[in-house]
Amino acid sequence: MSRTPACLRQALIGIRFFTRIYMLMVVLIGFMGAGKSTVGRIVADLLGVSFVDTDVFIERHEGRTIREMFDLHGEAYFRQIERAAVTELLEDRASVLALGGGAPMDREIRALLGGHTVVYLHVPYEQALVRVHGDSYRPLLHGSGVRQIYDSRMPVYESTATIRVETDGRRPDDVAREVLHRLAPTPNLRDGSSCLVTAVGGTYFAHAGPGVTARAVDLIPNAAAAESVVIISATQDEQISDSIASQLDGHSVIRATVDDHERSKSFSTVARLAEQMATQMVHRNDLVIGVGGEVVCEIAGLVAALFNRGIPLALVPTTLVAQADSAIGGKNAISLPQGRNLIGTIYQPVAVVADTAVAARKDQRGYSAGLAEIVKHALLQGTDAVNAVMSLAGALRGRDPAAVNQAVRVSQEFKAAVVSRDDRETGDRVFLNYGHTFAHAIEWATGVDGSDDGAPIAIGMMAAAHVSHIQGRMSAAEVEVHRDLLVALGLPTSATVDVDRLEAAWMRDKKYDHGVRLVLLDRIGVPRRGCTATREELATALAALAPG
Ligand SMILES: Nc1ncnc2c1ncn2[C@@H]1O[C@H](COP(=O)(O)OP(=O)(O)O)[C@@H](O)[C@H]1O
Ligand SMILES: O=C(O)C1=C[C@@H](OP(=O)(O)O)[C@@H](O)[C@H](O)C1
Ligand SMILES: [Mg+2]
Repeated sequence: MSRTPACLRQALIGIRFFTRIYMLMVVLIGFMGAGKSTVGRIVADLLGVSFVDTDVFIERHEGRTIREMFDLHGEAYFRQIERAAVTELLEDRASVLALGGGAPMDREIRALLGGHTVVYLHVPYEQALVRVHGDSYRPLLHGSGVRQIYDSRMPVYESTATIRVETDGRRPDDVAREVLHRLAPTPNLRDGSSCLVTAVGGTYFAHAGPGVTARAVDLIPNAAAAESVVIISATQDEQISDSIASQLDGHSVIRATVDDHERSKSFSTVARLAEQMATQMVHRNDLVIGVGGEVVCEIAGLVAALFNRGIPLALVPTTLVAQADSAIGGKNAISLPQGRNLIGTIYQPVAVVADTAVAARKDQRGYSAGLAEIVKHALLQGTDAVNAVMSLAGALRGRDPAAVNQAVRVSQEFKAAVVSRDDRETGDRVFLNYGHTFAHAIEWATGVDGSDDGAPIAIGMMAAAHVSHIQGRMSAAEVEVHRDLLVALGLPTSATVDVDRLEAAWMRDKKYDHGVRLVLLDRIGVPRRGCTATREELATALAALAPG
């Protein structure tokens, strides 16, 4: 293929993606109290674009409140001003625009909305009244006939909107996320799938499927806009990087390799990569693509987060653990002699492209660690998810590509949902530490490197299961469910761990806070965070964990 058509094709794909996801104008309509102003702000935050509320714009412009305008000059006067304001704002192409509830009733405004994405937030009448009850700023609420106004507007909202979202009984952030889901065009991947991650730090797709490497660059929205593309590749995955580099016709491609091993997580690796990028004059609009397992994806993430105070990052995870888990959610870190992962950020990528056929290869690393995380996600989700993994267990042990693809997709969906709710780990994301607090201590005590080997997490989850049972949270049968699933996947379920060693390791943990806090299960699918355990409970659990 000649240079120009390839560039053009990329540019077109990039522009289409940009206009449809990032640069499009999203207009919110609906009755008073539907949440246009509240949800609109969240949608804009999630997309990282600007937000304008026409009512606020009008009040600032006029130097008085809407209530005053109604009182002094009447509704007709306000509508005239509103029409002019909406016209101006639609021309400005502010990214997310919340209209006042009455604006779509104006024929001229409706005509201007044609061609835009118009989201109708539906709220039942009674619910709207509850939400805006007693509000003195909404003059129409204080006259009679609010119900008639509501009834007459419903069909207009319906026919003007391109998307309708129900808000009854839902939190504004949940409504905002649905809006994003409905806006995003999901690419058509043969045998693959894409899930949307809507973290506060960025909205992006995680794509998974066999052979998606061949389309990697098409699936990275920022690729077209980048002049230089830095590919930071695991030494072991250079073939994949070659394939990606070959798709970057017309870009200046800078290649660097990193060993996909814990010891690479150092300041010196970051410095080497950053200096190479600085020498090659990489700019803010360029792109870093990380290709590799967990370690390389984290290093690429940290370098992208720090270089020029942050440049776009795409991840092409190549191992099962990175695909099913770590590449989604933006965590990155390097380690210090004093402890692992002590220096890092949460920096979301613009895309994750997981070629599941690569992770399934017989010689590919990070496989058992990936199985352990897949088990963890299932245990956190519930019995149906556990049964689904169980039914794939034989095929997964044999690295059957279809089973790997299926498991990665399900795991990504779950991880994406958790991260979308809580990307800063102040809430539900903490649950993803299930088994990990034990695992880190076990790794420290035994010297096993869990980034490649699922054993520490598997044993860690068994330890957490025993503690959960000892504390009366979980039944003995549920501990056996843990064991059966891990055994079916060829993962270990017992180990000899000394309680003193365990506690010594925890003292060094960055999450240590006057005693260790554990994630335990009240039931499979019902995690609990911030749990404590007495030394006696731990000793009993470790005795149950011992072999034989
Ligand atoms: N989904 C929701 N559930 C409950 N209360 C909501 C919801 N969305 C918005 N609210 C609340 O309702 C009130 C009106 O919201 P607002 O965003 O101003 O609506 P609008 O701009 O559509 O009139 C606010 O107090 C807001 O916090
Ligand atoms: O429904 C309406 O006619 C109005 C709704 C208000 O905005 P919200 O829908 O944001 O409350 C505001 O524009 C004005 O009070 C008139
Ligand atoms: Mg409003």
